[in-house]
Amino acid sequence: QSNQFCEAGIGYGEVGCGLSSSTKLLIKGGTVVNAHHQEVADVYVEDGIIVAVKPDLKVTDDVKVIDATGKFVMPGGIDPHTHLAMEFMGTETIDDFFSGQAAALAGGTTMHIDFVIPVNGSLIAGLESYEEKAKKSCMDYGFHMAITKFDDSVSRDMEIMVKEKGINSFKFFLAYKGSLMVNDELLLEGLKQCKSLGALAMVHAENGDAVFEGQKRMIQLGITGPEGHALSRPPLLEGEATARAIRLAGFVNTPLYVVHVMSIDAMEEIAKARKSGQRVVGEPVVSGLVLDDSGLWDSDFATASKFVMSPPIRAAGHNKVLQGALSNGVLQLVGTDHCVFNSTQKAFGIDDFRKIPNGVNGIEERMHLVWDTMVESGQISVNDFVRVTSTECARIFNIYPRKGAIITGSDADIIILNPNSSFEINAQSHHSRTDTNVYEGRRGKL
Ligand SMILES: NC(=O)NCCC(=O)O
Ligand SMILES: [Zn+2]
Repeated sequence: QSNQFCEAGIGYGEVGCGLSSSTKLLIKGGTVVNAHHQEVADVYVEDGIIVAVKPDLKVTDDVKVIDATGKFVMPGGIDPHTHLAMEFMGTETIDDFFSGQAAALAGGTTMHIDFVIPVNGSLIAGLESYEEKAKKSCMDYGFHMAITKFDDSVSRDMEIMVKEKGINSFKFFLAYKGSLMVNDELLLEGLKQCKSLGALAMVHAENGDAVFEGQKRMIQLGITGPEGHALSRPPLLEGEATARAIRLAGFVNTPLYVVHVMSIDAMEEIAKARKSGQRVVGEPVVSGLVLDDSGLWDSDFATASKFVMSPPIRAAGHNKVLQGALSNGVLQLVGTDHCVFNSTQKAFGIDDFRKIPNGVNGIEERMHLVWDTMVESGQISVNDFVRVTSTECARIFNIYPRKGAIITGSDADIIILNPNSSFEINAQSHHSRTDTNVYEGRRGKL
């Protein structure tokens, strides 16, 4: 039974929102791809669940058939790193759980994992707030939890998150001094608690004290524009924090996930640790893989400020090396850090780069850009594409998307099926509310 909120995608997961209606679907004759294998086969889907994958399946007349001959049939993308409806730097991201997810679906991503930010340090209050925000959802999502302070109550809340709320990953910000940052003592406590709960510790790896110093230096030199953002937090500070977090995780003997690896410096620390046998996961994001810092140096503030994110988009060369690290397995999966502010919000920092809200878009473009940059260039196979955009994320975070969301695509065509809701969308739709798109004109061929 349809209702207007279901049509708009709002109320996803609630009774009566498309989940109960019975649908039978056959995706016929495509090349079905997973992370290990590909073969020409039919995919039979009932009520959004994949029931059979076999060549030449025979079905009854009530089954809707989609001809996928000459196309790939792949799992929907999973974005491991997003910030929808996030309150940050005195404002809130303009993509919420509806507009951000609609944009994701348009680009072939059918699940994402967002970061709950605690309210006054309380994980429970933070989760309640994000559960409220997520009521607008139109696709699968999950949560990581940020840890912004540490005491007995946070420690207890972490246990509740793991044992009762299904949250098994906790992020520690080593940057953003004075707001989200934790010091080494708190990081160590958090790592110990992650170990005892069997949860995965994640880090935003930049040395926040040194960044603070770098920012002061820039302002003293009279550098107030967006280029000051990159100059104040060089790769060196990302490398240092990555190395420190890796060593502390090694000291506690717990696995570590490094989010948005943006520099050669950070990547090399991860490579070294992995070579020595330490369990470290490295996540590049599309901005770091395909962009360079030239936009930050544009003389037009509105253009340059679009590219402000942390860690910064690095000078040309880092991107190519990160692509290589993704293709040889030193880095394992691709996120976006989708964290969108519009031009009015970016203008808060017109006189001082420290006030430009940090973040760029990507949730809609990720699949296309990874395809174009990595598959079309021959750096990774189609199976690797599935692994780095979808299944590796599911494996690391123990995710079971509720329903079998699928995309089918070829060079010229993409069909996105979101059997979870009655909300219909296709690759021509653009729903991100951004007017600060850093990938303008780079829609890709997938
Ligand atoms: N990355 C960024 O610039 N904004 C989002 C917050 C974070 O992940 O650091
Ligand atoms: Zn982030």
